[in-house]
Amino acid sequence: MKPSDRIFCALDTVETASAVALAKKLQGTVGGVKLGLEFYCANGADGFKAVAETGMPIFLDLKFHDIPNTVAGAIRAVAPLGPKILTIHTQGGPEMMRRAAETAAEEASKHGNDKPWVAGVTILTSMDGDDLQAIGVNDAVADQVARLAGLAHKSGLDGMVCSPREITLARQATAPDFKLVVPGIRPVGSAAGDQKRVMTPAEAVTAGADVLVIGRPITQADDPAAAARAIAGSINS
Ligand SMILES: O=C(O)c1cc(=O)[nH]c(=O)n1[C@@H]1O[C@H](COP(=O)(O)O)[C@@H](O)[C@H]1O
Repeated sequence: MKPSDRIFCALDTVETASAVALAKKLQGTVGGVKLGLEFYCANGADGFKAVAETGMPIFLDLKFHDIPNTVAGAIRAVAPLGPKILTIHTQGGPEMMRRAAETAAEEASKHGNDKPWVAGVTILTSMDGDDLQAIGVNDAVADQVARLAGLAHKSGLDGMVCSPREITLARQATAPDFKLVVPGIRPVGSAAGDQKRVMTPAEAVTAGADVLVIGRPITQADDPAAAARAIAGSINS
């Protein structure tokens, strides 16, 4: 796999036109784009379709977290769009994850699409040990991520979302072909912003990340395509 194919650029905007323009600019420099809550709440399925028309593979990051029946319904609703990756929260528990995985597989075959990877979000990269304590989780971040990783794998998910700091333990808790989707990526010298558990692109790939989710270091650059190319180059070297 080429280093650039591992990069999914997070298009965190409410404007369809700027998402489409950026997706076009990034053609050939990244493996795909990510549309998340901000974009989907503003533009819905029509916004997704407009970006999909650029030909870019799309990671639809809506982080579903609800009872199993509701999550299955949400997956049925977005499946016809044909996303490459979908996210749910692992903290919804094993039954919710099982239903999500089964529903994604059933719906993909019904619509003639490739089955999306259903990836479980573990502990958000914006959280640290103090944040976990604040919500009543006394385990260390690493222990909690390892627990949720094992559960996600046993529940039939295709992969998980974790910070680069937990790639090694996530791999140990799952399997060699379990997809590790990794945000919290910061090229040398770029601002961490609200991300607390970060690594550089090269460090994350060396540790075993399958997909790097990178937003602001690309989207806020004067030349986003050049920034994406530089990131891919840093992975290569
Ligand atoms: O699921 C995600 O993609 C995600 C999970 C997580 O724990 N942390 C995280 O930052 N993300 C997403 O990854 C992207 C990171 O963007 P930047 O911080 O701008 O690189 C954002 O779109 C987040 O929604």
